[in-house]
Amino acid sequence: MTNPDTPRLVVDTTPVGDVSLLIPHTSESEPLVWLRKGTGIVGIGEALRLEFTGETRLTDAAAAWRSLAASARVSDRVGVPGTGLIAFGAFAFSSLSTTTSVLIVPRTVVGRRSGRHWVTHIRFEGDELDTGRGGMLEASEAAAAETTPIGEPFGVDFLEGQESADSYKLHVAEGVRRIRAGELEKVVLARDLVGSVPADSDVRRFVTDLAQGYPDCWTYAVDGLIGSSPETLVSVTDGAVTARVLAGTTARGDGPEADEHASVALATSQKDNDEHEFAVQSVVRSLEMHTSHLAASEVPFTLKLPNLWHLATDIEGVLSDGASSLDLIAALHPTAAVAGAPTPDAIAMIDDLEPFDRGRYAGPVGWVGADGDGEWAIALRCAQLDDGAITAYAGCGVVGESVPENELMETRIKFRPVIDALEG
Ligand SMILES: C=C(O[C@@H]1C=C(C(=O)O)C=C[C@H]1O)C(=O)O
Repeated sequence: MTNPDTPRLVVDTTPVGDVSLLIPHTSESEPLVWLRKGTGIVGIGEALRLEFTGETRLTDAAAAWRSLAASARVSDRVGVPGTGLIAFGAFAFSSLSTTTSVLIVPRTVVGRRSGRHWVTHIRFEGDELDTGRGGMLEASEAAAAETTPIGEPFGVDFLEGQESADSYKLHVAEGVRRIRAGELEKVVLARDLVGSVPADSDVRRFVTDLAQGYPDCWTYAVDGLIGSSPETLVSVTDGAVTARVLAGTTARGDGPEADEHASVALATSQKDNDEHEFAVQSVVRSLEMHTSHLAASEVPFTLKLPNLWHLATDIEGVLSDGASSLDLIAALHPTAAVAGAPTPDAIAMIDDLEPFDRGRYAGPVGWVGADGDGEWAIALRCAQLDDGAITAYAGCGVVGESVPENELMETRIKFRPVIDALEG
């Protein structure tokens, strides 16, 4: 049903010539980016921003989007995922967070996928779009041609944030104690690093370095939340639902033999397989009620990233109830990969032991289209930029056999994408 108060958006997607470099199209200070392996979308400007808070932030977003999309007038001459009306989104991890969750509808989207390139213009009904004498095609080609060169690299000196390394180890030890005492099975504990970004930095430089360093990850920038995540929370494309669960981590080995050894040790570690299984089960349970033919591989595989190995499981299913990707992230978040198990006990323990608000770290980040399809990652390996301040986050799954020093080391490896891009 369409709410009469919902503004009506008018959307036009036009095919354009090659736009192989996407990031130079977006804003230097407020980039909107969703990119993997050179495929993706960037946004320019803000036609509409919807904000949500509290317990119902995800379900409220799903309802608001359904209503907005139902009233939109969309002309889409390309018709691949990411064309037509879209919003970029980033959601707070906790219902208690003071950070707002957002859906941002850009004024212009430039995208490429499967050899198709396009520009989408989004405006309110009644607002004029300057299409020049050549009409929409000319306006779109002009938008596709409009780029600014990426600025120089900038450095950030990171310092310990609200959770120091020593305090992190104490909290991990406390988590282990409570798990061994039978209070819960797994908890994911994180720590933070803080710094400042020099004035007038071209934030796109950070995004570009992440995308180049981690081409197999989702590189994202939404409302100052910037990172490169290997973990697909959920993607929905024409009824096909996929997720990639990661939990269980080890550093890459020095040299091929040590690296192979690290991967085999991870694949056969009981501790890591236990930690992983909680995460897989939580995703399967959440997706079961929305899908048919849901299948997860029997045994996890090892996923190689430039900085580490993860235990990974891919899950696939067929959407059975018309849920949108926002409905699915509402059902999935938070998975045991970033909260723990059982979920309510893990969340209570995070609230108790972590001395900071996670903001949008470990929350869903991605995009949604008018039909509800979309791609969402878990916001990991990221930093939040806020008026020159920057906070980076990394965490680890803690189980009964976890060793605090090892978990601290693991957070250091997980900080690498952000630190390498911004230091030196
Ligand atoms: C919590 C993070 O990562 C999560 C925890 C993992 C683990 O404990 O092994 C692995 C991947 C992610 O699901 C993070 O990167 O901050």
